[in-house]
Amino acid sequence: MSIEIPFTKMHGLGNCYVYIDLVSQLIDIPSYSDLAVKAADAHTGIGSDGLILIVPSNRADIMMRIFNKDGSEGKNCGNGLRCVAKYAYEHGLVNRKSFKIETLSGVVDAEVHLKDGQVDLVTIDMGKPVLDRKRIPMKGGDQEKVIDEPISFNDQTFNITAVSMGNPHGLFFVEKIDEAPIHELGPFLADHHPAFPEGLNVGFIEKIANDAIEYRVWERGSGMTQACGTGACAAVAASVLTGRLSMDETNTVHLAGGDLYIKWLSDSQHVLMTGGATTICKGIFYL
Ligand SMILES: N[C@H](CCC[C@H](N)C(=O)O)C(=O)O
Repeated sequence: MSIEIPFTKMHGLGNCYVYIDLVSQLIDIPSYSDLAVKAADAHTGIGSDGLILIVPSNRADIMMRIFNKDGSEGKNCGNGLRCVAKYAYEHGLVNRKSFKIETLSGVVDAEVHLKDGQVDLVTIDMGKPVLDRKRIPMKGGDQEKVIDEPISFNDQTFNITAVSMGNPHGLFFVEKIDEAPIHELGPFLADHHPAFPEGLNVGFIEKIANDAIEYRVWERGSGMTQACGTGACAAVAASVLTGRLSMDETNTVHLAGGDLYIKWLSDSQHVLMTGGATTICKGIFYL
């Protein structure tokens, strides 16, 4: 007997997930990890970068749990948070335009911006970037922070800057984003590299203006995606740390799927992310 699971498919700049509302409905799902793998399959499932659950929270208005395409659970998801905020407001899970969402890496503040009564853009206060090597986590090396640190791959040396937004990101600066070695370094570092015991989201950055970068990503657990919200925040932090962008500026991050607007505040050290969230479809998944 299959289990009927109502779902909503949503995307943030093309980074799409299957969303299941477990606040409004109780569904006994044997394994969230298995469901993520099944639902993400483009041929036998719905097709997505993974699964996001909206669940009750006793620390915030609601909680977001995110599972990658391979079934691994992530600790944060920027594009997911914007879509969860849109869903929660439009489905009456919250009754205010500003509210709090719990994630496995902490509680964030969300604010929805309306256009014609619908949620158009969403701003998330993503909190403080973590730069301490041990909390990325990254093994090896003796400097507290990982900034432009050489890492070897196939007799070549690349300089990595590591930032956690509650989930681990390794950033590489390139001259031309279209020539970034994403299909080489991505799989090499993302899921099983000994220096990164919790894996790594691998991002590439090309500076295009004093307030704008191009950014592409190979995600831990999902591979190439159209966009990565936590990655875009990490990319701005890495760009500020290496003198390419400035704090307190609204920086535009151009991703394959669209643009995010990201500001790293010097007073609170928090990173604010603003961008779109889109509902694609609703349906019933038979597990
Ligand atoms: N693959 C990530 C989770 C999804 C992050 C991304 N889709 C975003 O929008 O931040 C991880 O395992 O840390």
